[in-house]
Amino acid sequence: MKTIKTEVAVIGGGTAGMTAYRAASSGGKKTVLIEGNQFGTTCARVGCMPSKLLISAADAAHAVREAAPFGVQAGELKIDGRAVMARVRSERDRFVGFVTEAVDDYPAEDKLHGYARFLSPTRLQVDEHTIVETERVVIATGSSPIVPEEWRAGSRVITSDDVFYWDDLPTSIAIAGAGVIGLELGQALHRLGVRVTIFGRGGSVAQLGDPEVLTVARKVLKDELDLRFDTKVVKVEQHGEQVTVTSEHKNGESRTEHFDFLLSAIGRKPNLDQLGLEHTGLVRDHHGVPVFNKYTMQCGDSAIFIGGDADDERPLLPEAADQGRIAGDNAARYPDVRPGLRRTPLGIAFTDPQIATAGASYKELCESHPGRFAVAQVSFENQGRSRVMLQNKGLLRVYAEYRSGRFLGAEMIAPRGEHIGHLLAWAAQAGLSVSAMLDMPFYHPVVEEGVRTALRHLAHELANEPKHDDPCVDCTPAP
Ligand SMILES: Cc1cc2nc3c(=O)[nH]c(=O)nc-3n(C[C@H](O)[C@H](O)[C@H](O)COP(=O)(O)OP(=O)(O)OC[C@H]3O[C@@H](n4cnc5c(N)ncnc54)[C@H](O)[C@@H]3O)c2cc1C
Ligand SMILES: NC(=O)c1ccc[n+]([C@@H]2O[C@H](COP(=O)([O-])OP(=O)(O)OC[C@H]3O[C@@H](n4cnc5c(N)ncnc54)[C@H](O)[C@@H]3O)[C@@H](O)[C@H]2O)c1
Repeated sequence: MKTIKTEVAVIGGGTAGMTAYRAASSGGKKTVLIEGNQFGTTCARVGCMPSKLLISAADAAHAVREAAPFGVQAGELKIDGRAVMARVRSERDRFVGFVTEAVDDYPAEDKLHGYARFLSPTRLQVDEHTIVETERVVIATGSSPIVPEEWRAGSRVITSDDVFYWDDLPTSIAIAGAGVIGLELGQALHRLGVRVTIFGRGGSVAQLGDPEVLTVARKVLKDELDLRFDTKVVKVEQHGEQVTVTSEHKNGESRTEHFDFLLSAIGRKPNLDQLGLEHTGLVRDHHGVPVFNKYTMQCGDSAIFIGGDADDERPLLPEAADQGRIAGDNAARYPDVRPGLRRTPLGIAFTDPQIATAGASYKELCESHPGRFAVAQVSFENQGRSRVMLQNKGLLRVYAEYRSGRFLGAEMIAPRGEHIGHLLAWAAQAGLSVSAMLDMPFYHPVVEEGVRTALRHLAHELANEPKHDDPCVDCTPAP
């Protein structure tokens, strides 16, 4: 076994690990980046990019199918599954290539291949070949899809990782989980002609928490998809080239159906199990994640930092990049750690209509501002531009604080939700009041006019604050 010495060791060479490596190196510290698998990142290889490539193919098919009401006859729709997957894989490989080129530029002595685990807070073992003695560590090990043990019935039970290595589209697929992955992939595959059934254990839809938006989202998605809420997958068996899925609705009704695949999309868990965290002395939460400061990414007051999906705070690409940068920067500065820039939360599910959340969520506000925030909404059913495009489905709900009039957040299922989400997240981060937002320009005819309608209603609601006897601890202090 070889022993090497370094000042900072970064475990995991994905997005968070790469930004941590660059920040720690720029901070003047000798840094080693340890990767157990391939470089290229989850986002580029089996995450954000290939999923959006598949969705873009589905959008093209959908546009052809939906052309007739505009007076456009597109002829018989043919989907060449092999061509769809060939483009997904080749464009994906291009994105992965950009990442690996960046890693190729890192000095060879800064990279170590193998799985790292802690022997002590400052000693790591990498596979069976190297001991790394280090002053500081960044944990950036990412996350993995969850597949319950009882579903592991053979090669026909898959995760999102497998989808992006297909050569052709299957005929049918069952998807467990109506989260972001289940809905993005489920709708895309449905639009590409695959028979898709999505099982939602309860009634949740992607990252939504606002009950009104949830109701509309459930209806809009159910109108298009075979999406079964309150239905659990209770038995999974592989028979030859097919998987047999038995599901049970909460009313007790049970069904057994056959599919080419069952995709487990019931969430992801941080890759921490095999890391030897028990040798670090770190305090961990009930999910086993080290307790960390979300502004410094420091675990307790130790020289160990964490970032990206590994910390399970906001498992999204822009957050992994930010958290990795802060973790690497502070690993270099340790013990003089400083808070880094954490941005206003923004989440976008690339369904159609898109599902977006910006700023504080409805559930968070019910906790932090009970009775202290006003709510208003707009439906996109009769919104001018949305109707012009025949995309007039969805609901936007906006939240603002009584007294200060500060805009707090929004949840939506909406046409062009990715853009509305950005606009509203920027307003929340800038601390704009609703009246300041209404002073901004709105063009015509645009979906943002729907946002203006919601904000006008919100301004009206703000003027009708209910009476309170007790002070609001988390509200903006009066000027
Ligand atoms: C299907 C899908 C679609 C997605 N779409 C989006 C999207 O549209 N927008 C968005 O913002 N986010 C999206 N995400 C989420 C996003 O991809 C992740 O949040 C992000 O990639 C996490 O980056 P990371 O650096 O934490 O992890 P990763 O990129 O997974 O890096 C972790 C690395 O650590 C390595 N590793 C693990 N354990 C060890 C060890 N012990 N020793 C050494 N190396 C180790 C792994 O091999 C891996 O390379 C999507 C995710 C999925 C799965
Ligand atoms: N557009 C994006 O930004 C994007 C896209 C894909 C993935 N991601 C990231 O990847 C993460 C993981 O995605 P995901 O969709 O796997 O997880 P998720 O947490 O978004 O959704 C999982 C869903 O599965 C349900 N579930 C849990 N156990 C179940 C069971 N036994 N049977 C049926 N349903 C069950 C949960 O209630 C939840 O609704 C997301 O949280 C997100 O951070 C982001």
